Amino acid sequence: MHTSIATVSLSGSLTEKLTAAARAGFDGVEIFENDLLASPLTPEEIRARCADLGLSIDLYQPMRDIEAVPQEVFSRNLRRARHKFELMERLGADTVLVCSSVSPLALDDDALATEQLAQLADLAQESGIRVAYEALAWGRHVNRYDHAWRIVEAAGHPALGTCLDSFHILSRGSDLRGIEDIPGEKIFFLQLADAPLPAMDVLQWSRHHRCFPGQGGFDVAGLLRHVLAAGYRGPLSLEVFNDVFRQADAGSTAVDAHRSLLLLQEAVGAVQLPPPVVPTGVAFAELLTPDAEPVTALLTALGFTRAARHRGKPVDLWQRGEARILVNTAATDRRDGTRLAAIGLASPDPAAAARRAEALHAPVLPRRRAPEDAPLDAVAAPDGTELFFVATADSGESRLADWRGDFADLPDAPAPSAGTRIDHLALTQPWHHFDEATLFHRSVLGLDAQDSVDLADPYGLRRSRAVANHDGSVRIALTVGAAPADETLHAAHLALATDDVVAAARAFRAAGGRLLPVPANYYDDLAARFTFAEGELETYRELGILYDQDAGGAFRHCYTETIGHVFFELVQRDPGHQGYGAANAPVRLAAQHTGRLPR
Ligand SMILES: O=C(O)c1ccc(O)c(O)c1
Ligand SMILES: [Mg+2]
Repeated sequence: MHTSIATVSLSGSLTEKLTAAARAGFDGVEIFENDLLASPLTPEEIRARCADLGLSIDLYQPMRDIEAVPQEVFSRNLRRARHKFELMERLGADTVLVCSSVSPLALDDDALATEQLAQLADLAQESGIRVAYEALAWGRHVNRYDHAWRIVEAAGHPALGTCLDSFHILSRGSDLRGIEDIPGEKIFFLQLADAPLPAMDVLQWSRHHRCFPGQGGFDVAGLLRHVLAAGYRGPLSLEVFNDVFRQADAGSTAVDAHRSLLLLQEAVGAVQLPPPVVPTGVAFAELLTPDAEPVTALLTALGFTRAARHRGKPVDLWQRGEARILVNTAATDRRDGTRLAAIGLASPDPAAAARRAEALHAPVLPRRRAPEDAPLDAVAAPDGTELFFVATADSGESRLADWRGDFADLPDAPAPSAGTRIDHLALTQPWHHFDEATLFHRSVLGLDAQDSVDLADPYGLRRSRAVANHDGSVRIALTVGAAPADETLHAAHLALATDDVVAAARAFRAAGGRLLPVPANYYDDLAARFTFAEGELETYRELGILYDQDAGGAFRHCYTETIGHVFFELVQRDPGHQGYGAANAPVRLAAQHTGRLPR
């Protein structure tokens, strides 16, 4: 289908917006009036620019407060409209959006609205222009799509149709079945946006919190099915007012936007993408470091042993049970510090997983990083983390050129001590990538998302959302926060599963590891909230173990010190517990700050 995006959805100058939209693969744009007013380009130049970029101008928007007003006001409105229609002829745009009036002068009089919109349509028709009338959710008298349609229908004018906007319709909780009563050719335009569900004043909600379909809580695909069933064959256009996207890089927002439209079309059966291949485990996590010593000391204290060495690169494989960590010492700039650079996801069909990722605009990384390496399918996540899709035992013979073959076992390696695997990975996203990151992990990797939670950090609020596969063998917590200079805020962490966190914490300490100290006040509060066995709480207090529980059981966890941008967590998760210790995050974050700041 023809895809389009409103310039209001992207940041930057009009030129930047158009370029980003075209590069991301959109076919057309809606030009938002303010973007044109603020542009140094003439309408003719904008038209030429769009043509050069292969973009059609699908809509000029918005015209406001036109209809159901006293006659003298309407005369002035028609004068204004005449100017706009001339402008649209210069632009080469043939559809104009008229929002339902919010003016205090507007009268609650459908007959008057009908008559004035018909007059406007007469004038538009002289310039070959069509008028698409849209009910704003906060319109003074017309604020539901079926009401706007009744007015359009009554006018019976060939140049007057309606514009449906998923935000206005879904935010009002309208009955969607009525959409199919509108003849498809009278739906002149369709604007798509999603939004998070906790409702607020609808105007603030619309102007600041819209997001791309799939990123919020609306059933935009359900709405689209009704619109298509009505016979609509026009563009699918994203109109997203969002404070974050207005500041973010237009190029990546446009790619994210286009991905969301691909997914929406997939959901309604309008395009076929390679299906998701859900990962079945975390094969490895790769740390990139300019200084291996503190990293290997930490891994050793955590019970890992160096099991193998890469045949051609400075990369060691450290292993404990099922947890495998690659330590790559190729980083040269010490100021960059240690960071989590890559994740190996066990995949039943790595090539198919990479094909889906590529179809959804994930940058595909070279299959061989060096001539002697086994070919691996890999893509970059929005935050730059490299995701490797690696074969598992069930991937079939042809795929057994496994990453593990690039590593030579160390002859004197002690047998890896049993008993751990990666419980979850926690990745910190750049502030403007949060919605994009969750949609990416859900749609590209086929993971399910939990609700997002807010975490209070002493220096700002963070938002976190976990994605996981069905059996919880892949769990990734995505977090974003305000970003003061403290690098703890950008740290990723690796949580290791244990069935006895007390024993694991003691062993770590006995091996010289340092656990994050937790304030006494926290344990006084735990005592008030939960009942513990004799001595249990004292043990937690001594070791810095945090505790949470939900209907599925308990979650006990503690943290190591941070090295560069990475730290570890030891986790004892009851089988039914689905959380990640969010309730304890404020205490943990404060303790991490305390550890770095002068007291
Ligand atoms: O918030 C607004 O003013 C506004 C303008 C144009 C639209 O299409 C819309 O949905 C909202
Ligand atoms: Mg709209």
